[in-house]
Amino acid sequence: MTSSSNVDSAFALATEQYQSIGVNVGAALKTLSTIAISVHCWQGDDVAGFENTGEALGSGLAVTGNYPGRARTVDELRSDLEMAYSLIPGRHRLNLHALYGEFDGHVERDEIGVEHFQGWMEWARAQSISLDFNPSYFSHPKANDGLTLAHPDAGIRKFWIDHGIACRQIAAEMGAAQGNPCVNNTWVPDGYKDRPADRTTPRVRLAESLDTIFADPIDASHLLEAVECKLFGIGSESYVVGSHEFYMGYSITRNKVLCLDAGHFHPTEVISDKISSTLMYVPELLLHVSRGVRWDSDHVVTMSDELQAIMQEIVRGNHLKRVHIGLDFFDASINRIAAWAIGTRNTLKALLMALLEPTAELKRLELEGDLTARLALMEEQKTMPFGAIWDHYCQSSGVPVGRQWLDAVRGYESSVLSSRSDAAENAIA
Ligand SMILES: C[C@H](O)[C@H](O)[C@@H](O)C(=O)CO
Ligand SMILES: [Mn+2]
Repeated sequence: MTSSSNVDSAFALATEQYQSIGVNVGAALKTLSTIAISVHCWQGDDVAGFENTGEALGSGLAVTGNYPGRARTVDELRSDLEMAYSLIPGRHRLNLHALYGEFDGHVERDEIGVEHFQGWMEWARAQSISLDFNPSYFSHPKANDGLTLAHPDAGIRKFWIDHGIACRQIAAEMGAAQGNPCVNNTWVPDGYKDRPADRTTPRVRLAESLDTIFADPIDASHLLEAVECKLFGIGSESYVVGSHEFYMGYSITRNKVLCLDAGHFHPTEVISDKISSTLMYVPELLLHVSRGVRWDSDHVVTMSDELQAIMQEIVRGNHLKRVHIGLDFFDASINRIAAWAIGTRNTLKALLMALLEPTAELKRLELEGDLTARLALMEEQKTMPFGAIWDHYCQSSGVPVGRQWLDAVRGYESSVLSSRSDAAENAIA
């Protein structure tokens, strides 16, 4: 185990080394401490939510694995989230989906209101965290044919439009209550498994439905509205109504936040390269930091080249104020709290690495045409003592240093998760 004084000594040496290449470690850490990652609630319970309708997860979303200890109630999910936040340095946000409301009996999606989220709002206030929100256009009988806001049936479309309007109001009230905008992200699964005869009309219907949802102006200090595109899904392999081009155009013409999910493009296509170009035309971006393995598989975020590239782009472009960083992965094959800790800590580590770059020098070398030095310094950067700065950040933030967080997860697993009935059943089986 790393002692606290070892962390301090390593930090002092590392700070000197960064100073020698012109990097101000104090300034990097100060910036990092202001970044709130929007941690997604749905990793904790395999995207089940609390409607208790028995409806299976659908619309192309799939969670695999049966690791014991899934959160089954609001209280369990909050307890697990508190545990996860205690392992992550900094103050972060919670991203809630509409199906995670506290419903006393059956409440239809088009009838949900802020009253169903009061408990979350009180909990968030007590935890000093802010909330983001998402309408849920899946896991519902009216979404089972793969169409919602683009549905040819006006009645079904109206149902989902009313859900969108209800969620917008809820998100705006969350934003007003917390004193900063709630980011409300719209993703709809709409598409076709096989080649459509008409690619145009569903897109016209989707745009009209979205325009109806967004018709009433709402104070941007309470609500930021994002729209999320996708290339394909399970069951919508041939056609997704809300494609990248669709939402790119929609967000530019309607002044909306564009959401880029790292798993929603061709396997070799990266969102890191989309940040600078999209920000030329849309006001802000929401990122769903995720990791697709061969498809949009929503694996836990690891310290991949692409994760580092995403954070480098945000920092090098000076885009921190215009990019909202959210997470979107769900893995039920490992401890779910560990999944949150690994993915969120990695996202922050990648951000810190980017903040510790000698960005101005790299840009100057590029401008001068010294591409040899640019590559040489970028590569040297990879072996700078970044870990010592990260450990210091964890220690000074009062969260476990290095691998120690895993002991805390194991302790919580034996004292809390193992007594959940599905865990106990698994243990007997
Ligand atoms: C549950 C999320 O809203 C969902 O993952 C969505 O953001 C998405 O990425 C769908 O593929
Ligand atoms: Mn997503």
